[in-house]
Amino acid sequence: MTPAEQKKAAAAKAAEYVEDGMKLGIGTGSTSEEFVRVLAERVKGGLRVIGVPTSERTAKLCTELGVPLTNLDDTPHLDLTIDGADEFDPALRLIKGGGGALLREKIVAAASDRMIVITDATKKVAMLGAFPLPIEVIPFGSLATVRRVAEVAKAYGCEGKIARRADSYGEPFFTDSNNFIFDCSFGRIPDPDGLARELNLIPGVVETGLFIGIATLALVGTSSGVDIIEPK
Ligand SMILES: O=C(CO)[C@H](O)[C@H](O)COP(=O)(O)O
Repeated sequence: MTPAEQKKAAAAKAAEYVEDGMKLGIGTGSTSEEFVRVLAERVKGGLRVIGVPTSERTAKLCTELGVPLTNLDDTPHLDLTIDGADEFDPALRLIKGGGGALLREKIVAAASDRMIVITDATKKVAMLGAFPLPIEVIPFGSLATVRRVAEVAKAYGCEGKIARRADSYGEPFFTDSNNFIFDCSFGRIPDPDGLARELNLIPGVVETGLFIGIATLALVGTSSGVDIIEPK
């Protein structure tokens, strides 16, 4: 299977974990979009679920396809979140935010009893960091914030280019919460737990794309099927 087919297979498998009456967190990205398509088919067939989308983009797709939506103010406790990832390691620590939705994704996953990650096989790594770590930062004083990010990262063995994300016109990318994203090309992150903890203490850092202790299962499309991976 190609990576695109692997994403589809993982998304289809994830739909098997959805039960009637569930309150769902619904992720962002191409794999999550595949999940929304499968979910919408099941909703057409009579499945009753309600979803909290993790981005405006996901909300739009759900609405177009007829997946009923709510929000965390009305529905603060969710049964299950299904979302993609940019990388995961054997402990199911994740890098997320390649699609720019890491803040809402983390809030929604944290409000859920379980989070199932759906990916293709290319996302599996022994050590996080080959994918640039996205960090969501308040625009005010962002360069000062990022200077501090670089100092903290260095103390955790992480060095590399830190670049503000741009949109397709070369203009600054703004998240759904009107913040910047800085992508940190560290190459390797030897201590994701420590790095995440310390980065979150920096004033101006809203969230990082490190998801630690949040994912409970990964469904990973491979060349021959879907692997079901529990955290080690
Ligand atoms: O974190 C994310 C968006 O913020 C996505 O889950 C991540 O980028 C994976 O995307 P895709 O499913 O397109 O590979």
